[in-house]
Amino acid sequence: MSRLPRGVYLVLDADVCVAAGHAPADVAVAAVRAGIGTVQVRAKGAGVRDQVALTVAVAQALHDAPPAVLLVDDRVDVALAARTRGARVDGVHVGQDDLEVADARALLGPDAVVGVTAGRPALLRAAGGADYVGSGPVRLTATKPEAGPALGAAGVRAVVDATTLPVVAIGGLTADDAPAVRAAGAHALAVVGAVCSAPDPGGAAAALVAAWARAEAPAVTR
Ligand SMILES: Cc1ncc(COP(=O)(O)OP(=O)(O)O)c(N)n1
Ligand SMILES: Cc1nc(C(=O)O)sc1CCOP(=O)(O)O
Ligand SMILES: [Mg+2]
Repeated sequence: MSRLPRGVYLVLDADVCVAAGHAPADVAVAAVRAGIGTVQVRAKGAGVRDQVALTVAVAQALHDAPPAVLLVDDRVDVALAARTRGARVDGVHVGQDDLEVADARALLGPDAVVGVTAGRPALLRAAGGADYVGSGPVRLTATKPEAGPALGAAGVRAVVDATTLPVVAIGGLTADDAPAVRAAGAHALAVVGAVCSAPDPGGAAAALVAAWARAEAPAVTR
């Protein structure tokens, strides 16, 4: 049983939220109330102290919301510092230039959720011990212009076929992609812009959750 919820996964990018006029903690709460099961705090433009404060604020805001897995992008130290301040932080998502999965788990404990980016099968060696794999970009995306090449649904399938770990598809995805991403075998569909940039993040999250559920139904009844 995976420690990562199936379905829609929000990468809560603080810069994207603020650019759209939203407070990140409000977006997190709206998304989780709409049925999103995982929230990853991503704040590339913030210093480390602000990242800790943001993570604590998101964890506190989610306290009375339905249960959701809360992760931090890149920074094990931020996750640990937020925990030290009493925040419930479940784990981290590490990239190829961050701490290795085993080191992250050693620091966060055996129950931590640790995800890793492995956009092509050759990178999966670094994923040993992780709870899930982030696919690399399904499409090129303005949210992370440096991410590429685009994998398409076939590339997601190649990652799925090359690992026993759950695969989280990411990069340029919207509710319209739920059927293809599900058909490729992804465990979850991750978004930044589709929720953080939406005029109504809660409504956008609900539409993604509904699209995932509709896409999943045929696989269940087959
Ligand atoms: C679910 C998920 N998949 C991939 C990534 C990308 O992580 P990373 O390679 O660390 O790149 P940055 O997000 O740090 O730019 C992710 N964050 N989440
Ligand atoms: C954070 C991130 N990681 C990616 C990867 O391919 O590793 S793509 C990406 C950004 C996804 O944002 P949007 O949903 O707005 O396209
Ligand atoms: Mg990262």
